[in-house]
Amino acid sequence: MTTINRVEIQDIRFPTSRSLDGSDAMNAAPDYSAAYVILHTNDGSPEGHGLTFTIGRGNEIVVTAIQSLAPLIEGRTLSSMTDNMGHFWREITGDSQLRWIGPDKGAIHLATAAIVNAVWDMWAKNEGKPVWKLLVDMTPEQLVRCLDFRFVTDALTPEEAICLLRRQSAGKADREAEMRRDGYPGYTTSAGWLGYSDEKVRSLAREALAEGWTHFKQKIGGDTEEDAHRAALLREEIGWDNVLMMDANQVWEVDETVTKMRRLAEFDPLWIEEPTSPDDILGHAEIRHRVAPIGVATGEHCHNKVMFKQFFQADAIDYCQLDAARLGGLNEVILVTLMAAKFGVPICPHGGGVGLCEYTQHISLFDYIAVSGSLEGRVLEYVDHLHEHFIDPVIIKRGRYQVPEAPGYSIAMHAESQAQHRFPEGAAWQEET
Ligand SMILES: C[C@H](O)[C@@H](O)[C@@H](O)[C@H](O)C(=O)O
Ligand SMILES: [Mg+2]
Repeated sequence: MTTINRVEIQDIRFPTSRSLDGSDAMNAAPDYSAAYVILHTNDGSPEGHGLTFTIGRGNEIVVTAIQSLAPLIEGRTLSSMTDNMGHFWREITGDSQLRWIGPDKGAIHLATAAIVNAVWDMWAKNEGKPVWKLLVDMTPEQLVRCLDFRFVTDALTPEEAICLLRRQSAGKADREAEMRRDGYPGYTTSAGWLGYSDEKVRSLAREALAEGWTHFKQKIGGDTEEDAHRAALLREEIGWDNVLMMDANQVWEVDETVTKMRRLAEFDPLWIEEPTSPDDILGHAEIRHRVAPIGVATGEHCHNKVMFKQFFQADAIDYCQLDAARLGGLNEVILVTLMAAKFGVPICPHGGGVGLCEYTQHISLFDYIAVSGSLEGRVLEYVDHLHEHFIDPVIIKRGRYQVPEAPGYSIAMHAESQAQHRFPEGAAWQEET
């Protein structure tokens, strides 16, 4: 029986702050980082890999949190977790002492995501399928068994989830074939980081346009006239038929958002992302009401299913940007995806980090094929950084994600990349001193 006999944990960091890749109004100089987990097995069957994303300092705290969770899975058989994944998720988030330092938020929940996603990776590899395919091949009952509905049954019951999934059963094969043929539509954030010069933004936008991208996101939230200048420049490059999104990364007050978005409305943004505190559900609802028809998007800092439930119940968002590793791994992501479908909110998962695009392609494919059956309002974020470190990196053609076919969750990094970026001893960090 396949058993996890060792949990290996690494602190991996990439010095992206040197080029200001990933920079925004709140996070001025991130070093894209991963608390990285490898679940080793006793019998030569595939390892499970998982990571959670941070932006540098503090990654060591998440590593320590994973160390604290590791005894909950060390020595366990794979089937003891996958036979009832919903129960397993309750166990890993429900340790009676560890729970106090969450629950379901902060470093302990980020750590949960790394472990839970590693279990999914291992399960999918053992089944010989990519994670999205493992999910779409499940019956509605099997899928619902992977979920823990605690605290959300006022918004979605297991029975309703089964009905939602059954509704899409008939068209699954066609949508799967369509995705294999056409890929899943994406948008790029790579031209719009706040720390880039005008020239760099222009040339990256031009390149992205030539590659076939039609949706572009820019960072805003500094000086508003600067934001307007950058937006004008991007509109000059991409024209008015392509789509522009704006991301303020939490820097504004509620009223301030309204004033600033009225100023920036002339650039016709599809959405304003993270305008204010990620925890301010009613604030987002207020903003949404006052900045329409500009949409409101958030989710990369929304840490659990209860918060998403309330965002949906309060009609506070137009786009759900769930994060594959901010939520407690795939089980919670699936539950949020189902709630989003019930409330009619499209999911546009968050990709701005290391490995996040590798994860989210599986989620959006699953959403389209098995849950929502719709591409309306849905675009999957892409950032053009660090993919070369992954064994099965995302493949993009003409602005569309190509369907991943390799077994697993696409998140395993090359051993060489791990070694070079291990913090602080890896070669990538030696130039610092
Ligand atoms: C610090 C990060 O790069 C963020 O700026 C990034 O995740 C961003 O919010 C995004 O939407 O991709
Ligand atoms: Mg963002």
